[in-house]
Amino acid sequence: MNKNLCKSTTEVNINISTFENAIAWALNEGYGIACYRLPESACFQLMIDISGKPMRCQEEIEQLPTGFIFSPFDNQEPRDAFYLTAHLMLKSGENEASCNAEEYYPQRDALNQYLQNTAETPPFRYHQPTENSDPAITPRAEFIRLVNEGIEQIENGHFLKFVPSRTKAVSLAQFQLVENLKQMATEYPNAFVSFVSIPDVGSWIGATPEILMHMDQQSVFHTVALAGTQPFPEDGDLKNVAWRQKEIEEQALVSRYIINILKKLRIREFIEKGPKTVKAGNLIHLKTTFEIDTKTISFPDLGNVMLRLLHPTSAVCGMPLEASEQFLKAEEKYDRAFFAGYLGPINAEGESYAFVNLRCMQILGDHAILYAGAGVTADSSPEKEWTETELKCNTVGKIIQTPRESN
Ligand SMILES: C=C(O[C@@H]1C=C(C(=O)O)C=C[C@H]1O)C(=O)O
Repeated sequence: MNKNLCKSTTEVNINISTFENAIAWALNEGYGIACYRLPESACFQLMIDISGKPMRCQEEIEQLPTGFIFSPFDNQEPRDAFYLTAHLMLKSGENEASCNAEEYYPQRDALNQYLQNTAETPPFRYHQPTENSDPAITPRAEFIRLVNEGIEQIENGHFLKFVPSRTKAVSLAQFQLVENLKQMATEYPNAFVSFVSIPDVGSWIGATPEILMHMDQQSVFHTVALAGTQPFPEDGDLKNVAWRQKEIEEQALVSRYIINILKKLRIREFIEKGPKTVKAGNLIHLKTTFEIDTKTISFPDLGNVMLRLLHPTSAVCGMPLEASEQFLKAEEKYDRAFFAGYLGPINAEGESYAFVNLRCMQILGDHAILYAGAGVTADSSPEKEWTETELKCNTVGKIIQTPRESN
């Protein structure tokens, strides 16, 4: 693919009707798919797994064929995550799909014929989970109770921080999958924008600001500590932003969590930068970046090891991990499913990524569920945390509920 086409300074490059037709074809055939746009890129990729089954990661990520990892929140091992192999691929700017082996020529040819001959996209048949996973919708009072109860636990010394979350139901009346993906990519240039649909597992769309694991083309490992939230300032100037002690501590706990893991692995050669204020759509966060050259320290499978040890970080669960996780499991009153799990392309163009599945939505029949959480420490105000989750829900909620001019 022409790399210049994908520079984020160019307009987001996606042929809407080609992607719509390819996605409709794959879903109607019963195939699993992932359609995504990496941060700072203007290009989308579509991966299609033609096995038609929800497959798990069979290998360590370093050994996997090109594909896409999709892990629920409740997961101990990268091997338990779902994995889509990229049997067929379609990229922005191209009107024909390619395949990863000769044996998939028939499916590739069928898709390309479909792309040539289909004028009007049929409705999408989004894959749905086999188990009833319509989660309970969190009332405001219930979330506030949860925050107050957790603060009490913090005061009693059970943990230092926890990250309660909630759900919100929204209508899909204005939803236009590919159009909305394009809008998210345009409005949130730093986000990882994705749509994943796996038979019997479900369909999720999101625009997350948080990298959990990135192994780049030079085998340098990257992760981040992202926490602390404020609305994006009205004057748009990030230099004047002030953070309260509460957010500074909340984010420092996430950095500490990462450093503790590096210590356990006896890794001393890492580059830490930040914290610095970063924009994530309608919000801003504090972010520290960590970089490790895995060649220098002779640790080629660090990506897999870190994925296992990092998830769930204290940006989405709490600190210390076990006590806060137990509390959330007992008190949160719904299944997070894939919210705050991780997802991303693996061994694609020499790189692997796993992003934390935040600012996301599950598509269920004619409605959808938004998910959002907020870090709570001893100094948190329950009402403010609720407002924060509303703002986080808006990242995707605003885009999928805005009528388009042509509607
Ligand atoms: C939990 C979420 O976001 C996380 C929590 C944050 C916070 O507590 O301030 C900020 C960024 C993310 O690490 C979410 O978006 O749902």
